[in-house]
Amino acid sequence: MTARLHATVDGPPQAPVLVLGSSLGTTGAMWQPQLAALAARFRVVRFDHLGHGGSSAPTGPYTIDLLGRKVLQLLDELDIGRAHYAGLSLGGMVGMWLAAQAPERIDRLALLCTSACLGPADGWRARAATVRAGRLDTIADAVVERWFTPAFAAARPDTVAAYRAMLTSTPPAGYAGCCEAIAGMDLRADLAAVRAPTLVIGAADDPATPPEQAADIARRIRSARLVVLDDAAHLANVEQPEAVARLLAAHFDPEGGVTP
Ligand SMILES: O=C(O)CC1=CCC(=O)O1
Repeated sequence: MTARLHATVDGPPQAPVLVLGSSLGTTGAMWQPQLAALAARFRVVRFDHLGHGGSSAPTGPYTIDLLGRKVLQLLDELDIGRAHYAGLSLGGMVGMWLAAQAPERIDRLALLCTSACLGPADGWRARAATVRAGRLDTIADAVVERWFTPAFAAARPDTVAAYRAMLTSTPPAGYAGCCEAIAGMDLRADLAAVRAPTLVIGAADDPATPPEQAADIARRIRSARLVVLDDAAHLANVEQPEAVARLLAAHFDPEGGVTP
C-alpha cells in the first residue's frame, strides 16, 4: 500500500493555503502556538512527516526527496495546486526541497531553525541505529535540551514535558528513517533554484541549527530576508510564539497590515 501523510486542516476553506512542516520527532501539533493567528488568515494544512504522528511509517531509510515527494502527493490528494509553505528544522529542509524541485507549487516560503546540510552524517546514522535498537527514550533528554533554553525549561516544565512526549511517541522506524534522510542531505546547491520570496528565521540560542546556518541559507536564496530571534533555542516557535506568528503572518500576507 502507498505510504500516506496524515494532515489536519484549519481555517477558511477559500483562504490562501499555508502548509506547515514540523521538526524531527514532532507532529503538526508543534504549530499549536501559531494556529489561531494563522488560521484567521489562511487555510492551514499541518502535516506529519513520513514516519511521524498519524502518517505511515515504512521501515526506511528515507531521503529528503522521498519526504518532499510525499508532501506533493498530499497536496495532490487535497487538490491544492499552489501553497505557501513554512517549515521548522526537518520541515524547513523539506521546504527547501519543495521550493527548489517544485517551484510551481510554492508561492512564498519560510524556513525556521533549519539547515541546508546538517552534518556529521555519521552522527545521524548512529542516532538512527540507537533508535532502531528501540532506545528513543535514551536520546530524548539530549534532544529536548537543544529544543528549549534553560530559562524556558525552568519556567515551563509542562510545555517541555508535552513536547518530550511527542518525541517519545514517534515510531522508531520513522524517526530513524528521517535521521537517515538528514544524513544524506545536501541542499546547498539547490538553493540557487529557489524563486519564492523567502523568510529565514534563526534563533540566537539554537545549538542544533545555529543562526550561522540560517545566514548561510539566506545568502544562497535570491530573494531572502533573515531574522534572528533572541531568547529562543531550536523550537523557536514555542519559545517566541507571538513573534513567530507575527513574522509568518506578515510574510505570507504582505498586504494584510501585520507589523512583523
Ligand atoms: O533533533 C535534533 O537534534 C535537531 C533537529 C535536526 C533536524 C530536526 O528537525 O531537529
